[in-house]
Amino acid sequence: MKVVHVAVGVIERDRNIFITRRASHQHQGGKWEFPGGKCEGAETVLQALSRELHEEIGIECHSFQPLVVIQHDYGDKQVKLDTHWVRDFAGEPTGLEGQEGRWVAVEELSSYEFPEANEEILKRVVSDLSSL
Ligand SMILES: Nc1nc2c([nH]c(=O)n2[C@@H]2O[C@H](COP(=O)(O)OP(=O)(O)OP(=O)(O)O)[C@@H](O)[C@H]2O)c(=O)[nH]1
Ligand SMILES: [Mg+2]
Repeated sequence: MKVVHVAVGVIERDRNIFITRRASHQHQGGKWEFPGGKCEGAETVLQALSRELHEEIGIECHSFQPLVVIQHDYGDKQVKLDTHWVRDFAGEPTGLEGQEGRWVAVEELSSYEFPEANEEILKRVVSDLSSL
């Protein structure tokens, strides 16, 4: 099966993370996620991430820091989540495609349901932020 390369942004401000909810008709629908999407054509991961965050939540990113790369097999779909911290951006994140979005304190993230592949990302987010 082809691996879908996905650019994912963990948007952080003062130990709060901006998350959005996947529409019910989408893969892993109804679950919360970090904004992002598939890399298209010859795009680099960071080009895809800038584009997706602009399209989905209306922010302009100035820089990124690598967080973690996760490869996961959902059975019906294989994904590679290339995850970056997004801390340096302009604009206020808002769900522009009708999706619900909210800022969540890092301590509260575990009470939200995310896709299975996110488990490892969530661990890294919590541990990186607790060492700050
Ligand atoms: N953006 C995002 N995608 C994730 C996360 N976790 C995770 O497993 N994925 C998976 O990564 C894939 C790509 O997401 P996407 O937002 O580009 O794609 P999509 O399924 O909405 O497709 P579409 O753009 O064709 O409607 C989906 O299969 C999604 O389930 C996450 O935290 N953020
Ligand atoms: Mg998306």
